[in-house]
Amino acid sequence: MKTIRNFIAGEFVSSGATFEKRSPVNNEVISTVAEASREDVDKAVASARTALRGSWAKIPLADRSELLYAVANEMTRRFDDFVEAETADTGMPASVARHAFVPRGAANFKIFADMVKNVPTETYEMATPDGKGALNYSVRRPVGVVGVICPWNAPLLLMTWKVAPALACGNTVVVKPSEESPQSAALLGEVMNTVGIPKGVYNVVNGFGPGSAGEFVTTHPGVNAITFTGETRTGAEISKAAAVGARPVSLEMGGKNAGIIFADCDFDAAIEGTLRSSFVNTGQVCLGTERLYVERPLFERFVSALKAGAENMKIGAPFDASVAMGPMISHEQRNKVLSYYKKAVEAGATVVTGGGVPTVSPELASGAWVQPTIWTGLPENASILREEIFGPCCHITPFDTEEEVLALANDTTYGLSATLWTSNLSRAHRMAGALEAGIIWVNSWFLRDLRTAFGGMKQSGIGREGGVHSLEFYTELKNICIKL
Ligand SMILES: NC(=O)C1=CN([C@@H]2O[C@H](COP(=O)(O)OP(=O)(O)OC[C@H]3O[C@@H](n4cnc5c(N)ncnc54)[C@H](O)[C@@H]3O)[C@@H](O)[C@H]2O)C=CC1
Ligand SMILES: O=C(O)/C=C/C=C(\O)C(=O)O
Repeated sequence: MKTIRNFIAGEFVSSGATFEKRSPVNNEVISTVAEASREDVDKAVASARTALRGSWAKIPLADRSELLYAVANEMTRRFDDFVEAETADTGMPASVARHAFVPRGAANFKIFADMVKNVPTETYEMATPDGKGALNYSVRRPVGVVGVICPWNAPLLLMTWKVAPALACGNTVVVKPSEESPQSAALLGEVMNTVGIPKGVYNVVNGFGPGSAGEFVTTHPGVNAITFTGETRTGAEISKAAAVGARPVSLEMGGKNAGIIFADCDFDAAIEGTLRSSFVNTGQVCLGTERLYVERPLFERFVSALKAGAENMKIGAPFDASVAMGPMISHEQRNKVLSYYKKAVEAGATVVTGGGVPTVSPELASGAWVQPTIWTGLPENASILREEIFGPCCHITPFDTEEEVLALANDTTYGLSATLWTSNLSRAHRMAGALEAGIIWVNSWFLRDLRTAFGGMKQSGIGREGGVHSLEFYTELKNICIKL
């Protein structure tokens, strides 16, 4: 069993209270985690403030960028440790951690280490009445101490997506990992010390939301900006906290994303992509497609191929290389998902496959397992089609026209992503332009260029991160006007 401590001013520390982290695979306690008190958060913020004005500020941009490359390289050297941490905490198949989420952790540091050196700012020469003129130019400055509040579904990827640009821009951070996934953030503390990131630049405080470390960080007056990924309801609470002191906030929140499959698509690619978009990481992906719309001539064939694909996915423990789907993160999440499985039946859904708990080997029986599930036949106002379930499930609705499916896809309070499968380029352009979502994929899913804007419309988010958009959030742009 591991002991996970807070990481403050370059030291692993704990001050009393602890909580248990249980394995999603078998419900055994896998670590005891130090819960940060308000005083611990005070210390973390103070250490971040000291580094912001001191050691970190003194390092020139090019050297800062080199240091972040060193972080990425050390993460790669400790690749297996990160895979172990991610799979132990979340139950995700090791293959998913290995091929997608852990490499993205290192990639996040490299992209922003490069980007921060290559972004120009603006200059304007202006006329003045005396004819001598003036010169305006702008510079970027760090926003300050950034509070980073993270979810559990892709802990390393989503944390480094914020920490890396924050540090690249010269900020310091106080990270609050999810209570469900504390390991990777602690491991990153070891990496920071190994490569010589100054003490206090990266701090980690563990705990929960309200009345615990999450609230202590987001309400702390010494935190200058807050970046959050998680549920829409939590984001709304964090917005309120950020309003005190008029602090900038970036919110990446839930989704109820549509996958739209036209009859002219590459069928095999659409099935393969949809199996991933609906079921990878046991459906615990904010970009996942829980609402599928299939053009009527293809409907029966698509439903039956997706069913076959879902039934073919091996469910089991993360380190078995043949496993395609692990457990849910916790029994709490499983119960939430199973309650939707029940609601679907009560609302009159046809259960195409799944709908319950799979049979697993006796040593896994206490884990948080659910079956991948496909429904058809529900009306668009059913809760299954309106609320984010965040599980391995999708509902498939047939459609007849482009206008009809566009209206259906946009009829949601969310707007994170949408996925289109079609070989008609004009239609792809038309639909992509009209869909109300921050990220549109055509004939692909989760294909990520880290220079692009990432974020959601409507209740899926406020602001964009990624590429220069992250630099906008993590810096203050200052104009300097010089009268010549
Ligand atoms: N748009 C995006 O990029 C992504 C969004 N998500 C969303 O995240 C959710 C799943 O993650 P969860 O961890 O369950 O989200 P959550 O909102 O329950 O928790 C996220 C983090 O916020 C903290 N927290 C909770 N209440 C708080 C409060 N009042 N003040 C400060 N901190 C608080 C939690 O301890 C945790 O660290 C899903 O809704 C999913 O769609 C997940 C990944 C990506
Ligand atoms: O690629 C990103 O920046 C975000 C990815 C989000 C997930 O991996 C997730 O929600 O699981």
